[in-house]
Amino acid sequence: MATGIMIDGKWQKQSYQSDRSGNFQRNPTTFRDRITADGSSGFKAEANRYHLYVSYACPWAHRTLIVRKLKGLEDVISLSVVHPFMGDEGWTFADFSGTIPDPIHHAKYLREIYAHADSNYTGRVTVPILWDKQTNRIVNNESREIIEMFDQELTALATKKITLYPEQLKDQINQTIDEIYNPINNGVYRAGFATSQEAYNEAVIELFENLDHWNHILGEQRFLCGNSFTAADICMFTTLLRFDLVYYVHFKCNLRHIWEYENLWNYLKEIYQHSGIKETCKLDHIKRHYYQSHPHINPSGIVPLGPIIDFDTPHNRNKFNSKAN
Ligand SMILES: N[C@@H](CCC(=O)N[C@@H](CS)C(=O)NCC(=O)O)C(=O)O
Repeated sequence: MATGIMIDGKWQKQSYQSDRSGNFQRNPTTFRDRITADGSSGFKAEANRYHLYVSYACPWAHRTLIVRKLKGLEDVISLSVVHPFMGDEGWTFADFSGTIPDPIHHAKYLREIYAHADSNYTGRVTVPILWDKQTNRIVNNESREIIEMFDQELTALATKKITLYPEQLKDQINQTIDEIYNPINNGVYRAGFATSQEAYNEAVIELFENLDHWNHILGEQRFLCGNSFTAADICMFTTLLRFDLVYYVHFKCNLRHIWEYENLWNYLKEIYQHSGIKETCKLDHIKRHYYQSHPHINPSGIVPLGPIIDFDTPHNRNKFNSKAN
């Protein structure tokens, strides 16, 4: 099985973990500091101080790319993009269309960033990473926290006035992000990386029960938290975008396509077509990453040519009101 993990600052080849019943185990992230507008956390919101490392393939990193774009933070937070293939060396900065090398450490492998932050680092080498160029540390590597701080703490530097956490919806947004995490965002991985029939069945059944539920909700309102587009929609979007392209086949999430769900499909297209979002969606990186980086699931590494899918066809969501944030 490909990929690896850092143990005491040293790279060791190791596969993803499952428990004795075959359930996929996702490790908690370890860098959990926070940029604040006033700098009270030691990480003040300042232009040109922070650098974001992402993969276009990764749904978690994709959240941070979308918020950076929608807030107009591209000139404030600099960016590096890894190669879509993740093999025995983990993520790398090898050349591929759309990749952006590391201007800070000139790293060949993403794991070098973790080693620079902590020479004894033990844990997975994941994207996204938010790096502080001033203190030479990782601020945070948890997408949910990065998007929240981009939205809430970098407002003074943002060139676009949108907010993804409107004050009156904050609790509902956080609750929704919690609610979709295990069955949907992580649910596709629980299905794909299950190593027993029982674990797979449980994940897939729960996943589709939850998709059915949100499809129903989206028959009554435009977005997950009502008629405002929020961070919760971004968290749902990055999973839905990858669903028919990858999860349906590669992770065996095949009870139904998203395009067979009237409301989820139109909702997905609306967000894809939202100004600025399409540019963050690199379908070639997504397909290449998943189909080639998990040889235990797809030993030939063949990337399917299909599906033939067009996220640009008109959606029907204008039947609902929407509220600008
Ligand atoms: N909790 C993290 C998860 C990040 C994550 O798992 N990223 C994956 C890519 S989709 C990764 O880099 N995996 C590499 C590995 O686990 O070795 C977040 O939301 O930021």
